[in-house]
Amino acid sequence: MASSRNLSRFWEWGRKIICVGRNYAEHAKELKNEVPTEPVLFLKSPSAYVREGAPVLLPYYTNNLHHEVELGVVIGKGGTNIAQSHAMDHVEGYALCLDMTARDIQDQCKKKGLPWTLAKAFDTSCPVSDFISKETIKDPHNLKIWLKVNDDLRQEGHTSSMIFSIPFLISYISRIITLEEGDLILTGTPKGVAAVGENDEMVAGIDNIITMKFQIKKQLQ
Ligand SMILES: CC(=O)CC(=O)C(=O)O
Ligand SMILES: [Mg+2]
Repeated sequence: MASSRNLSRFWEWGRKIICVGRNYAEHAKELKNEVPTEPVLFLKSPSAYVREGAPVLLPYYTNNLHHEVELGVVIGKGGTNIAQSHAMDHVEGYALCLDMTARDIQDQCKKKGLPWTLAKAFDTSCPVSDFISKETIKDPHNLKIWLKVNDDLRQEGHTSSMIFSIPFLISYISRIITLEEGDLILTGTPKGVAAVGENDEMVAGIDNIITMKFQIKKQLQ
């Protein structure tokens, strides 16, 4: 059945943001994490979405806010127990995304065995580009993604380096969490994550497809 809402504005649906961590070996190594043998999953709240023109907030409780540029996959058709062979039928399109991370808080949570919610799921922790149709990206595992801060290139990676492919992730996630129309999957970040401060400007892109720009502003208490 055709949907009455437009998925090209998926951020307005208020659906789940499911994030995959450590999906690039070089990034796992730079943070001294083991390269995973199974996907590492966590969630962001729908209030994490922020669009160009609005600021990315620096939470009052962190001294080390990191950028993580990632390819996002927009789910068009929901499902449970999706087979890898049918997984791409559930994809409506893509978006360039940032997984903003309060790294100092994440490190504290890891040490204490606590969940990463404060580090990963705060308001504006998921800046997203315009929707990119499935037709525009013929092969999501053949994209160069990058991020600059104040014109300085910080991250440059290739989606062919993902440890777990998009069909594998969709299948794996759907066996744990039912996927719904409008959900977004963040597929992990390549190496080069680093800190941003107040008024810094982040520009990110997928080569030959899209760019986006966000500025950091301090959260008012
Ligand atoms: C260690 C992390 O923060 C994992 C993560 O989000 C990633 O993209 O990798
Ligand atoms: Mg990430």
